[in-house]
Amino acid sequence: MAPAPLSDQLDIIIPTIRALDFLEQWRPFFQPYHLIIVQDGDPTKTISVPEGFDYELYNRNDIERILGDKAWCISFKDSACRCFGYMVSKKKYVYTIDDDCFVAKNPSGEDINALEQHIKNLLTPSTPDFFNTLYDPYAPGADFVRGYPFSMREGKPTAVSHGLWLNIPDYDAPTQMVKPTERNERYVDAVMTIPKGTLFPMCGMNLAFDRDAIGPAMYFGLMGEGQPWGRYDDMWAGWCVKKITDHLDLGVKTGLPYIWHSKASNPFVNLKKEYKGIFWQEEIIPFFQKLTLSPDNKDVFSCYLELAEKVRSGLGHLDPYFTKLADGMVAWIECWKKLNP
Ligand SMILES: O=c1ccn([C@@H]2O[C@H](COP(=O)(O)OP(=O)(O)O[C@H]3O[C@@H](CO)[C@H](O)[C@H]3O)[C@@H](O)[C@H]2O)c(=O)[nH]1
Ligand SMILES: [Mn+2]
Repeated sequence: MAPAPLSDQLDIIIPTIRALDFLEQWRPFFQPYHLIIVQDGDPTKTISVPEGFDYELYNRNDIERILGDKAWCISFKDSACRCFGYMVSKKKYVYTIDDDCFVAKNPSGEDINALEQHIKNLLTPSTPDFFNTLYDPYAPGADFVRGYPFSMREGKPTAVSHGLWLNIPDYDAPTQMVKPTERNERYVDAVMTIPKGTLFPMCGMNLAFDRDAIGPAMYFGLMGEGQPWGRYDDMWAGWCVKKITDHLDLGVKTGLPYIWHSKASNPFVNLKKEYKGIFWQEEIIPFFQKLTLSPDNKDVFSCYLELAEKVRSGLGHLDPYFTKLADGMVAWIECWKKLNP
């Protein structure tokens, strides 16, 4: 059997406080890949990994041991802990998925190999500078439409592939509360590049990225225990990532592949985690929109450190938390460099 694409260049990273039985359904697609499991919560709990998978498992004790006095920059009791896996991976690509996400079926009833679609998304260019109205021009059966400048058809390298979810949509708590039974049944057969200059709400549930190109910007922030907000881990990373991919002339795609999101988390618990973010983001988004990165910064590390200082000076007035978050961003880069000399 031919090896799965990129099986030696991609790690699958799973944050978990539950069980990993969901891997059984993914076995045909995931077995050739190395898994990095980030066990959150009580490190004395044993998480069993189904037979036949090649994996590393890290719990909180491991994070403390490996990062020492900087371990505080990795969240505890929040799915944001997954970013520790990005740091310890040694591969060029990363795919991260939640443990309540299963294999979805396309309209023809076939199982969707989400990983394969993400890899296609990452290995084909993006079109951030000029929108192609027929969606992904590199997809089979599609192309650039009339009027698309030929000088721009080479596109730009893709740094992020943002997949979507059937069944339980990734709604915030207020939306979930007013629409508790809403399910996403719409399969939209499209992959689009998010235009340059536009931010987006990045969900960490079904996400792949070029770790060399943008990994150091994929810090999921300070969330969970002891922190004033949660469920903004992936959002924070997405805002930082999009500013940097725009600056470095890289692309971000969203759309296919779909996974089947099986479990709706508790909207009341979620509201307690999210509520500060719901009003903070009305100030944070304009902050990111207005922000420009220095042309002197031409790599992800220098861009991210510039962002950290701009967060410190531009958001510190909102809440002292943002000063701590800026420190966390710096500590994250120091840890990344230490683990990836
Ligand atoms: O304290 C925790 C809670 C959860 N996890 C693991 O993280 C993922 C997501 O958890 P869950 O499916 O319960 O939460 P959702 O609301 O569906 O997740 C979405 O909201 C974002 C929260 O930031 C998340 O990125 C989205 O996927 C599961 O694998 C849990 O096991 C954890 O590690 N620690
Ligand atoms: Mn979930």
